[in-house]
Order: sequence, then C-alpha cells, then structure tokens
Amino acid sequence: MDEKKLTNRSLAPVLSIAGSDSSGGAGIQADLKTMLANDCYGMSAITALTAQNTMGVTGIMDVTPEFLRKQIDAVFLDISPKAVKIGMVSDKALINTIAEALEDWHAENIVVDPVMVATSGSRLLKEDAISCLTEMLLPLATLITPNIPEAELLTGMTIQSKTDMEQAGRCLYDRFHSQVLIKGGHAIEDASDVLVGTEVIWFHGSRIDNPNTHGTGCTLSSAIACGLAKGYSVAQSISYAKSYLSGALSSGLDLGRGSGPIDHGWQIQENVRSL
Ligand SMILES: Nc1ncnc2c1ncn2[C@@H]1O[C@H](COP(=O)(O)OP(=O)(O)O)[C@@H](O)[C@H]1O
Ligand SMILES: Cc1ncc(COP(=O)(O)OP(=O)(O)O)c(N)n1
Repeated sequence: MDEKKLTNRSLAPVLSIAGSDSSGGAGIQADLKTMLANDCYGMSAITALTAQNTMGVTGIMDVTPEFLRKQIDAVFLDISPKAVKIGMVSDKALINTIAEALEDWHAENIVVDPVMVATSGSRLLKEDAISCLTEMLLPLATLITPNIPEAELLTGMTIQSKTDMEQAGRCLYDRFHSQVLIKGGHAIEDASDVLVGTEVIWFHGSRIDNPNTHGTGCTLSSAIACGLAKGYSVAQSISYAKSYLSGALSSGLDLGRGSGPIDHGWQIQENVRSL
C-alpha cells in the first residue's frame, strides 16, 4: 500500500525579534505562545536574555549585533515571515542591525512595540537608544503600538484623556508615516485603544479586573502580527488581537508574586485542560 504523504499543510510564518523573559510571561516566550494560539508558525530572533520574574528584571545580557543579524538572516533565507513583530531592543547597534536586515530582506507587515519600561518598573531601552529607535525603526513599521507612557515620551505630550490619545497618535503618524495604535491599558477608566492613520478608529474595551497584566503589550502586538500575516487589514487584526487578549486576561490565571502572566492558552479545549 502507498504511504500517504502528509506534507501539504501551511501556517502563516511570523517572526518575533525581541528579548527573552525567563519567567515566560512577556518577550519572546509570550510572542511564541500567542502565535501558536493564533494559528501561526512562530519564529524568533533574540535580542537579549533577561533574568526576570513577575517582580522585576535582575539582569539583561544583549546578544551581539552580528549574532542578531545571523538569526534574522537564517530565518528569512528559509521560512520567510509574512509578518514581523519587534519588541525589546535595548541598544543602538542592535536597532541599526534590525533596520538594515529588514530593509535588505524587504520585510512586510512590521509591527513595532516600542518597549521602554516593564510593568515592574525596570528600564528595557537605553536612554541613548531612543533617537535611534525613532530614526531607524519606527519609520519602517506598518504599525507602532506605544502604551501611554511610551507615547508621552515619544511626543513630549502629557496624555490624560481620549482626545490626548488621538492627538498623540496623530503627532506620531505625521512624524513616522506608520499607523499608530495608542494603547489605553494605563488609562484609568477603561482599556480602549485608538488607531490613527488615514482615519481614526477606536477599539473599545472594558477594564478586566485582573492585576496580572505582565506581557499584555507583547501579546497584543504579536496577535496583531498574526492577523496581518493571515492577510487581514490592520484594523481587523487589532480587533481580533484585542478579543484574544481579553480572553487571556479574563481567564484569571494567577501565578507569581508580582503582576503575573496572562493565560495565552485560554482557548485550549476544556477536554485537554482537564487531562
Ligand atoms: N485590565 C485590563 N483589561 C482589559 N484590557 C487591558 C487591561 N490592561 C491592559 N489592557 C489592554 O492590553 C493591551 C496592552 O495595553 P497596555 O497595558 O497599555 O500596554 P503595555 O503592556 O505595553 O504597557 C491594550 O489593548 C490594553 O487596552
Ligand atoms: C523581554 C521583555 N520584553 C518586553 C517586556 C515588557 O512587556 P510588555 O508586554 O510590553 O509590558 P508589560 O505588560 O509587562 O508592561 C518585558 N517585561 N520583558
């Protein structure tokens, strides 16, 4: 009897260029879990190792620019990603390396989460690397996803209302010509985000009563990259990503002593979970 060939399945490949979080809730680990949960094939180019848990970051070890470039080239040469998510990149030379590599490989659907400070308060971007991020990386992005403190730092504005969020988005869109999603997780009343590009679109979200929000930004940007890789528009991808994230927050996972991780696998079937 002929053996049946089982090699016809395809998944949209997505690359995360980000730091490793030893506690598994943010960074590369959150990105790969999100990609799996959103039916994409996740790949990684690691910018740095962090020693961290839900209470803070106790160490950061950057990779060399040469080794980062090797990882990116190895991925593009073989399984070319349909979307790229960029997270923590703490250093100027690494930012330059990423920008050059993405241009050389004509990367598409680039989502940049301009990670600066972790929820725990630890700095993840060196002070002297901010201008490099804005000059080299943000203009290459299809979408940038700053939270409110990051948007304040990038615009010099104080953001206290929804009108301020829209204005900050407009300021960044005019400057970088990349679409901008200002995330409202740090706002007081709700958790609504605004997309500013050729039009302004609000994604309304009610605040889920869960103190465990470690890695929400990483998760959202990766889930958006998955939508783009599957061919959805930016607005559709954000909408799907937000509902995936809301499910992961609502699941009520409670791990660790600080602000804990969310449940990336919340959609896994009950019958598997109860095994
Ligand atoms: N308690 C919450 N309930 C519902 N959504 C939330 C909550 N906290 C954050 N979010 C959502 O998580 C995403 C990440 O937002 P934010 O926390 O602002 O980013 P970051 O993790 O980069 O600081 C956004 O879509 C935001 O609206
Ligand atoms: C390695 C690493 N990358 C990013 C972060 C920050 O995660 P993010 O989802 O943006 O933010 P929080 O929700 O944790 O504020 C991290 N901690 N580690």
